[in-house]
Amino acid sequence: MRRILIVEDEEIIRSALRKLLTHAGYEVADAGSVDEARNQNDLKRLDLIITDLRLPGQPGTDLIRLAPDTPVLIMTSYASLRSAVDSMKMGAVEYIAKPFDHDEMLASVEDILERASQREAAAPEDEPTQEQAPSPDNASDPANLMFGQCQSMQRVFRLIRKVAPTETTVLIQGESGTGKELAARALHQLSPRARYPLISVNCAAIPESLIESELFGHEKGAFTGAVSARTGLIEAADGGSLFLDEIGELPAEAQARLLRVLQEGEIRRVGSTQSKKVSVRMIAATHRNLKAMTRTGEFREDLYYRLNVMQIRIPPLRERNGDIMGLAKRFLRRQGEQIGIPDLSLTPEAMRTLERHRWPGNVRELENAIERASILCDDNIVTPELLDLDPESSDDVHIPEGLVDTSNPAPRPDPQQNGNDLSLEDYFQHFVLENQDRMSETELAQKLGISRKSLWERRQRLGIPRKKANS
Ligand SMILES: Nc1ncnc2c1ncn2[C@@H]1O[C@H](COP(=O)(O)OP(=O)(O)OP(=O)(O)O)[C@@H](O)[C@H]1O
Repeated sequence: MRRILIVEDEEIIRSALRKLLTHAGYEVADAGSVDEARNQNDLKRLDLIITDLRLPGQPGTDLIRLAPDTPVLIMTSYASLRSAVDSMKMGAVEYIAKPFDHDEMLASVEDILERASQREAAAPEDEPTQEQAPSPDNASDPANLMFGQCQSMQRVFRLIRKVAPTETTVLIQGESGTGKELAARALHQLSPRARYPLISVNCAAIPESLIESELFGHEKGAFTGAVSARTGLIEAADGGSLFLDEIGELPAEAQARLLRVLQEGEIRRVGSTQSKKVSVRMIAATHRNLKAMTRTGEFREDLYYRLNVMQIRIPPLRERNGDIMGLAKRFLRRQGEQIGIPDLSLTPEAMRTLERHRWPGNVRELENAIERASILCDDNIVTPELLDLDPESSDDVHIPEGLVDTSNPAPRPDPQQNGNDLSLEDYFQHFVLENQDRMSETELAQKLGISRKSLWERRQRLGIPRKKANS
C-alpha cells in the first residue's frame, strides 16, 4: 500500500484530507509541522508527502530537502502563484491551490505516484534529458483520464494521441466544464515532456496588474513592490508544458509578450533587457470565440494564428447524449468509493432526467449533480429530486450571474453530523460565510486561490447565495 504523509496545521483540512486519501486506499500519516513530521516518521519510507506551504516553524518546502527522494506536493492557499513557482524551483513535484476539489487532489496524487513509479522503473542513467525523453507509449491514454465513447469524443482522443507527442501548440476550444483542462493534462502526459512540469494558469484568475510578472517574471525594482527578482510561470514550465486556460482574458501587453515567447522561444522578464531561451510546449484553452475577438481587436490576430496551429474542439455534453449515462455511472462509482457506499444507483426516472437535461454547465454540472445527490440520498438510491436539476434548463450556455435564482438554496449536508470531520467543501463554505461581509468577490476568490468564476460556480453548487452589496 502506498504511504502518504500529510503535513498541515489546520485540523479541518488535515482530517478531511486524511479521510479522502484513506478512502482512496492509501496508508496515511499526518503531522502539524515539519518538526513533528520528521520526529514521528521515517521520511525515507514514504511514497509521497503532501504539505502546506506555511506551517508553524519551518516552511513546508523544507521537506523537499529533508526527504530528497520522496515527491513533495505543496498546497498553497494564496492567490499568487509565486509561492508555487518558488516551490517548483526548490524541487516540489507539483502544487495545488487550496481549497481543492477532492477529484483534483486524487488526480494529482495518482499522477505523481504514477510518474514516480515510472521513474523508479528507469535505470539511473536513463534520467530524462530533452533528447532522451521517455517514449509516449508508456504514458497514460486520454481514455484513462477522460470518459467518452461517443464518436465526437473518440475523435478528440484520436487527435490528442496524434498531436501529443509533437511540439505543436494546441488550442482547445469548448464551453465551460467540457473537460478542456483534462484534455490539456492528457496532451502533456502523452508527450515526451511528461516527466517535466505541467504548469496550469487560469488567465482569468490572476489580477490584470499581476499577470505579466506572474507569467514572465520580473527583475528587482521593475515596478513598485518588486523588491527582488522573480521567476515567472513560463520559466517554471521550462522543459514541460504550459496550459493557459481562459487565454481570451489575457490583457493586450501580456498577449504581445506571449507572442514573442512563441515566435522566438525566449522570455524576457518584466524590467529586463536580457532574454532567456525557454523550451515550453504551449497549450491554450478558451470558451470564447477567439476568432471573433480578433475582429473586434480584443485578441491579437497574430497570436491567434500562432496558438491555433492545431485546434481541438471539445463538444458540449448536450451533443454527447450517448455518454451521459456512462459519465454518470463513473461519477457515481467514484463518489461511492469516496464516501464509502459502493452500491449507489440511479432510479429509472433519475436516468431519464439526466438524459433529458440540457447540461448548460456540461460535465462539471453532471459531476456536481451526482456528487450532491449521492451525499443526500437515502438507501443508496438517487432519485430525480436529489439531482435537483433545473427543468427549465435551456440551450443557454452562459448563465448571467444576475439571472440565477439563489433565493432557494440547495440543502446542504449538516457538518454537525460528522463532528469535526468537515469536508473541504465545508471549509470553503465556512470561509465564504465568515468573510463575505467584509470582502468583495474578487478578494474572496483571491484568498481562496480560485477564479471568480469558480467561486460563483461553487456558490451555486453549495447554495450560498451571493450578497448583492458585495458584487
Ligand atoms: N470526459 C470526461 N470524463 C470524466 N470527467 C470529466 C470529463 N470531462 C470533464 N470531466 C470533469 O468535469 C470537470 C470539469 O472539467 P475541466 O475542468 O477539464 O473543464 P474545463 O472545460 O477546463 O472547464 P472551465 O472552462 O470551466 O475551466 C472536472 O472535474 C473533470 O474532471
